[in-house]
Amino acid sequence: MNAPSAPTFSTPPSTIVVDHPMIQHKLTLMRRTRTPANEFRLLLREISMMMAYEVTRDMPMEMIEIETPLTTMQAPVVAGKKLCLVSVLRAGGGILEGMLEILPAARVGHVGLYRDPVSLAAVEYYLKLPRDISERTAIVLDPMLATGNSAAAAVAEVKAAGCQSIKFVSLISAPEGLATFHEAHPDVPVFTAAIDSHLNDHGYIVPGIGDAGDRIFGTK
Ligand SMILES: O=P(O)(O)OC[C@H]1O[C@H](OP(=O)(O)OP(=O)(O)O)[C@H](O)[C@@H]1O
Ligand SMILES: O=c1cc[nH]c(=O)[nH]1
Ligand SMILES: [Mg+2]
Repeated sequence: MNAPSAPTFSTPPSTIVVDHPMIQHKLTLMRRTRTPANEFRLLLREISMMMAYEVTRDMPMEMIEIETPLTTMQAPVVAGKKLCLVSVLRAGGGILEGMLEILPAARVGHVGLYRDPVSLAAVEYYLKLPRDISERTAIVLDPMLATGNSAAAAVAEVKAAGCQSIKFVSLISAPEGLATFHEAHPDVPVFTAAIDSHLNDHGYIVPGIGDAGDRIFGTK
């Protein structure tokens, strides 16, 4: 008898799909064309708060002694490297808001990138990162990972600043973009709420959400 064939996984090993029911429900509401900008922003903020839990799940802990009203005890607190959230302008700002609710002490950096509409290459127009980013874990934020060019360029800037501990958070990713990103940065895990079907001829994620920046800021 033939040995049972090994299961095939379409999700690359360093991609973590955050499939919590509340995230998936809210993402469905975001995808709808009829969802207006104010609801879209609120949903993105709520999803980002939940993704903040997932992306920080492996933070190292240490025990400290504290006093409760009744006794002293050993209690856990977060230890280790501090965080830097890096927002990819413009649309990363939508995730940043929710992440800062959960991680208020994090430092914040910005990378300004736009996609050239013809070549789909990422073009940089702004960069401001905290000076001590090399001593921090960076969480790079952009709701859309389409061709992966913007994500790869943003992470390259964070690495160039000396940071060696990096994670990437997106809302929706395309399989093509994940492959490109993981090839460029095999050491950087991607946390995403969905891996969609494919990119269309204009580099948009299908079924996707449309243009995230335009939907967050109501610019179309
Ligand atoms: O994976 P890619 O093919 O690079 O596409 C993804 C990028 O496209 C969008 O930004 P856009 O360039 O539209 O800029 P915006 O956020 O200012 O709208 C999105 O927010 C990502 O940054
Ligand atoms: O589907 C896509 C692709 C790139 N940028 C977006 O905002 N949406
Ligand atoms: Mg955009």
